[in-house]
Amino acid sequence: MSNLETLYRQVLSGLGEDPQREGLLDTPKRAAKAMQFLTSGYTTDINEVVNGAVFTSDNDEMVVVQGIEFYSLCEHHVLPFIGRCHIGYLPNGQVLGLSKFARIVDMFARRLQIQENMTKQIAEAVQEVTGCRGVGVIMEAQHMCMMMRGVQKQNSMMRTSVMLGDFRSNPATRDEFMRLIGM
Ligand SMILES: Nc1nc2c(ncn2[C@@H]2O[C@H](COP(=O)(O)OP(=O)(O)OP(=O)(O)O)[C@@H](O)[C@H]2O)c(=O)[nH]1
Ligand SMILES: [Zn+2]
Repeated sequence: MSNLETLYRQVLSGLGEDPQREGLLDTPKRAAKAMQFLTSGYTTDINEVVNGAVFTSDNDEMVVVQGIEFYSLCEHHVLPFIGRCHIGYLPNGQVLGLSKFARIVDMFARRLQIQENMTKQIAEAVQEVTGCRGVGVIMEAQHMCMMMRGVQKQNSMMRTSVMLGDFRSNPATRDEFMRLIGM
């Protein structure tokens, strides 16, 4: 039995449950496996994620990948927050394989996070692997810790943004990004 499995058995007991009852016998194992998947971003290597899929291109116009869904866990309550991520960047001689944007998002979402930090980490990763002239990341999410418990607000949405390089220094670039993602 893994350490995490043992701890989940203790959590079940702590909740007043009987870890020996039939329906819960395999629950510590399942929960440990699920949580290991949901935090697998800690052991994900950015070079493996990108897998060399950075291609030479003389297209230096803005590229936008919109609506990448993500599932993360808030670091305060270990409850899910779920939403979408929009990424734009200005290539500087190299473009990144399309699917790699989603892989980068997952790499940072599959950790204990706060939305602000995750947004910044994604922007910095795109900047680093592409050497681009600028990058913008916008994330919008609903936090279960605000819906299922606590203030129990069902309709609020948190939107965070990070703009680097030209996206930060040039309002026209930022405006073009916003227009392209329909904001
Ligand atoms: N800024 C930010 N806050 C978050 C995020 N996820 C959760 N939180 C907030 O973290 C805060 C933790 O506040 P505490 O007062 O320490 O915890 P709490 O008593 O459980 O707070 P309530 O949720 O207000 O009941 C709450 O306001 C949460 O809404 C996030 O991604 N970003
Ligand atoms: Zn929370």
